[in-house]
Amino acid sequence: MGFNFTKWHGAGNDFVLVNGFTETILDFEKTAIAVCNRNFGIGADGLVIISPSEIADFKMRIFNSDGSEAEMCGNVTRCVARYVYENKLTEKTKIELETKAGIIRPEIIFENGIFNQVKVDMGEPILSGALIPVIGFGNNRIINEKILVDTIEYNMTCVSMGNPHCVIFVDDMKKINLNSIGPKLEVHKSFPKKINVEFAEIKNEHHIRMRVWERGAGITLACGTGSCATLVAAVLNNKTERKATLELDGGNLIIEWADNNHVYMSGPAQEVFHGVYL
Ligand SMILES: N[C@@H](CCC[C@H](N)C(=O)O)C(=O)O
Repeated sequence: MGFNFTKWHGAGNDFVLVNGFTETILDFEKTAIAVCNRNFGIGADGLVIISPSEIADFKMRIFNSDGSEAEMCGNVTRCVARYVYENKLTEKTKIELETKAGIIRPEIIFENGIFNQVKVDMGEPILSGALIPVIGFGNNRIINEKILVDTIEYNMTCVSMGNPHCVIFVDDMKKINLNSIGPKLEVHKSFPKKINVEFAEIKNEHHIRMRVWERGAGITLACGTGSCATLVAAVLNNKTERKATLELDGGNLIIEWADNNHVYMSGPAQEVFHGVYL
């Protein structure tokens, strides 16, 4: 059975959004694999279904391009906020979204009455090894700890933003073969739920260059939760201030780890086209 969709991206991280108030999808996993395919489908990093919630304004579920369901997706929260507002599903500009990682709060920011960006309260980072989860660290934080892949040793800092991230700081991003190391780290035995992998190069205390290998999606042009995890990791390693620009392959995000322990992410959200998936 077909359904209406809209295609969105946030800094090049692209999604098929489906309005679950009006459209029906029976098998999310299979549908995600089919629609995300860039040759035989619509082409996207993930499929997102927006539906009613009993505890927030809307509920959103996110499926990676391999069909796996993620707890959270930062770039999608910005797209969903703009989508529900512009399609008049709400009049609110401060929206509560129910996700598998809890309630996330995006706010649409206008400049002279015109959409400018979305700022999202991404909640508090989770730093306990057992909760991220990473095997072998109990409830301790995982800051600059060694991990071995093939015969190469990396130093990782792990953070959950509702979904798990492993951040590795490098001196020169150009020397990192993400296609080769990303998939090995994603399924490393230390990570029982697999992991999203970020390589980060510090440009200065307010600027981080980051590239990502996403769990269930591979290389994407941007990752919102990954950017938040990277900023938190940079602060924990005394590498940056608590607010910085994250320079990604698809654009920039501004991330702040505020004094209230919440992480805030600001960035773009853009509709590209809409149509009917047959
Ligand atoms: N691109 C996203 C994260 C999507 C989910 C991730 N691949 C996972 O499985 O955790 C973002 O912007 O945060």
